[in-house]
Amino acid sequence: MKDERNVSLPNKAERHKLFGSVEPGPRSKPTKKHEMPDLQNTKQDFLFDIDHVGITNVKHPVIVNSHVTPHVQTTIGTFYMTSSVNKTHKGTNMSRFTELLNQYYENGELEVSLAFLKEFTAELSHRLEQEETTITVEFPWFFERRGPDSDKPGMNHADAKVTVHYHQTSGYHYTVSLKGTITTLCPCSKEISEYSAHNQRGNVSMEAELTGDFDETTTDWKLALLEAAESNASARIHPVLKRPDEKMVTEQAYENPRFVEDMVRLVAADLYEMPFIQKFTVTCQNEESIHLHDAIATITYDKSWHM
Ligand SMILES: Nc1nc2c(c(=O)[nH]1)N=C([C@H](O)[C@H](O)COP(=O)(O)OP(=O)(O)OP(=O)(O)O)CN2
Repeated sequence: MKDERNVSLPNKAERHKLFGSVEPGPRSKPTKKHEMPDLQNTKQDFLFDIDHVGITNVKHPVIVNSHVTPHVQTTIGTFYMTSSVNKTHKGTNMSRFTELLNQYYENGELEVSLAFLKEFTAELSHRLEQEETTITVEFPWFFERRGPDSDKPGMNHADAKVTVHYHQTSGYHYTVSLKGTITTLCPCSKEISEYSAHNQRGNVSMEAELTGDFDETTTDWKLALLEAAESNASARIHPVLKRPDEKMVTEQAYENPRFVEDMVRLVAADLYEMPFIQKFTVTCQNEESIHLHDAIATITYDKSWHM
C-alpha cells in the first residue's frame, strides 16, 4: 500500500493546467450587451405560434400563507413557467422568468396564493410582451394533525399544486390539485372473513378547475380538498397515535369499509357540492396490502355538462 500521506501538490493553477485547462484565447466578439446580437428577438415568419415556451423544474423557497388558518409556512416550490411566442418572434427571453421570480422573492411576495400568481403571470406577460403566460407551482404542504383521543399534535403533509393561466384578453384560469393519503379497509375482505379485513394506505389525487369568482380569503382550497379525501376514507392518517388513538382509528376503519370505487364516488360527491369547483378529476390509488399491485379508480366530472 503506497504511503499517500506526503503528496507534494503543485499549486491550484498548475493543477488545472495538468488536467487540461488552457489560457483564454483571442476575443473578437462584443462583450457589451447592447453590442451583442439578440437572436431570440429576431423578427420574421417562423411558421408557427408556440403555445408554451419557458423554464421548468425550477426549485425555489416559497411561502404558503392561509387566510383561513393563521399558519404561515415556508416550503420548497417547483416551478414551471411559460409564455406563448407568436410566429413572428424567434424565441422567448429566458432570463426574464427567473429575473421576475427573484424580484418577487426579494420583495417577500413569493407566496403560492392565487393573488400572487395572478399578479406574477400578468407582469410576466407584460415583461415578455407575449399574450399568454402560465405558471405552475408544486409544493409539499404541511398541516397539523392531532390524535383523535390523545389530541397529541404532529405534522402531516400533502402534495399540492396550483396552476394559473393568464391571457391578455380572456383573463385568468385556475387549476388546483392535492394528493392526500388515507386508510382504506376492503369491504369484500370484511364481508367474507370470520375476522379482520385487509387494509392499506390509499392516495387520493384531486384536480379541480376553480370558478373565476373563487375567493381564497374565505376558503382555503387545500383544506377543502383534504377534507373531501379524509372525511370519506375508512380512517385518517395520523403522525402521533397513542394506544387509545390507535384503537379508535382501527375500529373506525373497520366500521367504514371502502373500495377505491367507493372512495372516488364519495369524494366526487363532495367536490360536486363545492360551488367554487367547475370541473374535477378524482383518483384513488390503493397500495393493496395483499397484492404486489395497486388498485386504482378515477372519476372526471364537468358541471357544464349538465348546465
Ligand atoms: N432553449 C433556450 N433558449 C434560450 C436560451 C437557452 O439557453 N436555451 N438562452 C437565451 C439567452 O441567451 C439568455 O437566456 C438571455 O436572453 P434574454 O432573456 O433575452 O436576456 P437578454 O440578455 O437579452 O436581456 P433582456 O434585456 O431581458 O432581453 C434565450 N433563449
